[in-house]
Amino acid sequence: MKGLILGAGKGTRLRPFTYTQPKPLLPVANQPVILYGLTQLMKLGINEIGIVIHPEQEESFKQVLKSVNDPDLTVTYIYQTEQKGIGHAVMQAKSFIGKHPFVLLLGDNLICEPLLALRDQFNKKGIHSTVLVKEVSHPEDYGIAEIKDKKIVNLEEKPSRPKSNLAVIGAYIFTPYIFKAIQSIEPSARGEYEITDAIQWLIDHGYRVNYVITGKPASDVGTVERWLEANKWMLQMENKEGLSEVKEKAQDSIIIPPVKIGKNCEIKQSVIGPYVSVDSGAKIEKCSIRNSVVLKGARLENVPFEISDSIVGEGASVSGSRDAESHISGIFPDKSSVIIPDKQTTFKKKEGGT
Ligand SMILES: Cc1cn([C@H]2C[C@H](O)[C@@H](COP(=O)(O)OP(=O)(O)OP(=O)(O)O)O2)c(=O)[nH]c1=O
Repeated sequence: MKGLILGAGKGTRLRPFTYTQPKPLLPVANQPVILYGLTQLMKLGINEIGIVIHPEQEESFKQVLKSVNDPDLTVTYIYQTEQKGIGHAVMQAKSFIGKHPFVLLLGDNLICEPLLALRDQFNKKGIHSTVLVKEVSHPEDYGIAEIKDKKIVNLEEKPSRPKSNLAVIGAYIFTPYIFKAIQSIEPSARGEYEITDAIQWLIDHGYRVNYVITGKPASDVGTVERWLEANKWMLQMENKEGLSEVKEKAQDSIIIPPVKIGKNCEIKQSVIGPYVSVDSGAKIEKCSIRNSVVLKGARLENVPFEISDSIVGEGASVSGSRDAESHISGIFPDKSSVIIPDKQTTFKKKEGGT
């Protein structure tokens, strides 16, 4: 069995961060998302892995994948120059896959369900594809599976009237019949070759598709809200780094776990947590921050408000004078420089105004 990870999307909903980094390389709990998927595949014993990327992103991917030291692993980069959908991205890997069955992962997805459950279902007699589904609260945002008599009978991408709340999420196993399916479908109304349409084609043409329902956390990091949410539950789940170890990395500070602090960080006189990941080389001094992602080399100094629900980009600098009791949440782009004004400036009322 081979592995295929898709990483060639545009990531428009995560701009400006995706201007500098492809979405699968953004960190959750200080680790690039793609490495969680890669680890999942390697745990299944898969060591031939293809990654579909835009050619301009190859160096960034290689840089991140350098950290994976497994002599048995071979990674092949496959180009998708136009982002015409997940089905189209899979199609680019046809010659890499050859005659093998393969596990497909969406590179921006974090899935906690071990893929072993998926493979066991796939190994049942006569199965051509296995999908992972999960109950979601906003089915209209997902590809939704309709299930009857333990069989998937219908799949619909972002339905306006969902037939269930079971969303197909970013892990699948296919036989190469999926290429025949993709070649047979038309682009959707949004102009993309949808993987759900290709799976529907399999079902309609007598191929057998089964499924695994996961109750474990799973999400993509496609929006700031989902990125923060994924960071929160990954920190909660990992929470390996003992509190004392984290505290050692911070001087005169209060740490409210779960918190993760990377290498060479400077943390002084601050309140950090809960649910904060601080990536390597960042500096935080005289700040209070919770439920946020702080990327590499970011600096937060003397910020007058509590910072929450924020992403602080790589090398961004946020500072201010320490004189307020409110809070701030937001997006601080990579390398941006933001000075937060003090209380008087922010809340000054216009004299004599209405
Ligand atoms: C649409 C598309 C997605 N993908 C990958 C990228 C992601 O890891 C995964 C899910 O993609 P999406 O989140 O559906 O698309 P996107 O990454 O372009 O983001 P946005 O909608 O915000 O512009 O599939 C491709 O490799 N090629 C494609 O053509």
